[in-house]
Amino acid sequence: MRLHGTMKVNSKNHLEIGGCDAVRLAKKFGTPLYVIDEDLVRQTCKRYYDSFMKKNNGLVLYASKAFMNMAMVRLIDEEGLGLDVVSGGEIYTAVQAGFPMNKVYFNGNNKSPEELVFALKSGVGRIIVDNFYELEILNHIAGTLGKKADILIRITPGIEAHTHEYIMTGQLDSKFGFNVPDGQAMKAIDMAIKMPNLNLKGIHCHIGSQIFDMQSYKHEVEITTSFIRQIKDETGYEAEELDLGGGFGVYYTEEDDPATIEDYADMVFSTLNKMVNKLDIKMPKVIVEPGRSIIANAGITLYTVGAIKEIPGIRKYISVDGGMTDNPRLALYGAKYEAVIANKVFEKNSEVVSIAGKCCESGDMLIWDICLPHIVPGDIIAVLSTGAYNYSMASNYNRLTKPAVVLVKDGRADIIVKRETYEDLVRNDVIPARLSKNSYQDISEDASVSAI
Ligand SMILES: Cc1ncc(COP(=O)(O)O)c(C=O)c1O
Ligand SMILES: N[C@@H](CCCC[NH3+])C(=O)O
Repeated sequence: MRLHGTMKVNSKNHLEIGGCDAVRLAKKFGTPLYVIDEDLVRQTCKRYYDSFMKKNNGLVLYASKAFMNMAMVRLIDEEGLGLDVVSGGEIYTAVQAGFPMNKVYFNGNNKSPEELVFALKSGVGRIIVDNFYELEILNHIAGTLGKKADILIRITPGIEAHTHEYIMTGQLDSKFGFNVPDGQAMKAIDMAIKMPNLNLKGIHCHIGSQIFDMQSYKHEVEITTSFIRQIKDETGYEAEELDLGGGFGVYYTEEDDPATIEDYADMVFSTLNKMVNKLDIKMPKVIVEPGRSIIANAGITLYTVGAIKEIPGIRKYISVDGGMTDNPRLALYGAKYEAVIANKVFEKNSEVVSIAGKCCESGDMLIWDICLPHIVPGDIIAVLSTGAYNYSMASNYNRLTKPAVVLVKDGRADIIVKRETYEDLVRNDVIPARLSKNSYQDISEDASVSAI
């Protein structure tokens, strides 16, 4: 088990994060509760900034899909990174948080015309064009708005990165991007160059998520630079920017052995230098889009233990007050997590238990078979490394309310997203007049009138 960032165990044997006692956080803000360690987010951003931007003149875009809200956007801005967004909602959040929109890159395989208009009007830096339909409508929309859109073309190189098949994106059979081997990518480049309202800045590629093997990135740089050379040969156009996407893997459990951010940068830039010389092309500006690796380890989720069910000789289920609604990753990918009992971290481990959520769903599990100290109702369980793709993928299944998010630093805890209330759950519900409580009576009255 690994405690990340500012996490430690205090003299009461309680988990502490950002100088705050996790048990007190649970009491004060209620559970389930997402807690984010500000120092660790900032440190990680700084490591990305130093190794990709300061040292190598690149650009780091935080992939906001991993965890986004206005406070997070402010942090990313303060740390000097840009943003990768994938929807009108993410663009809106960036605008509302006052983010410099020229450092926002817009990805996605099915951007709507409305989203493209919104993106252009809000001044996003680049639109990463994913398919022929988008190429056509974007050219048209930009023309109508009297703008020239700066774009990258997303290519699919045909790399099978070793990760869960649902989060693999570089293979040919993917919904994303223009395939290189069958000539679609070259055709898209050729069209983009000729379109009057588009300004082609370079190419984009993303091979998947939770990637540990740095050879995958080496391979990605080799393939994309070779393609840049091929574009130069066939069209005379030379790409200025090379966006390598995100995907850098993180530690969740002892099964994960990530490289360092610095190793990642070294692999990218050493391969790039070699390829640029070998292929005789201009050094492109490198862009990367890390999401998970910036936020995953900085987040934990606190839960209160409720019902406990022991099936002798089979399993002991510990049910908590959240589950797949705040963390769907086990249900989706079989993801594995570590956890501690926040109110007795270093008590002796004494039993193997499985931590279950409270949804009406057998697959609603957070952790299968983890060895922990003896647990009783009321204990606070902290699931670790839940910063990425938990809050951002949360749902209201079973009409559970989404937890609050607090940002902790130096003993201070600030709410950055309020806990949803029952009122929030019905806020957008509409009861049509014919279903209103009085409507049955109204109709029967009408009926009696017509019967007379
Ligand atoms: C285009 C693109 N960029 C960046 C990311 C961020 O990936 P990760 O959170 O694994 O760094 C993703 C997600 O896989 C993505 O699809
Ligand atoms: N949401 C996924 C990763 C997909 C990343 C977005 N392209 C996860 O939790 O691992």
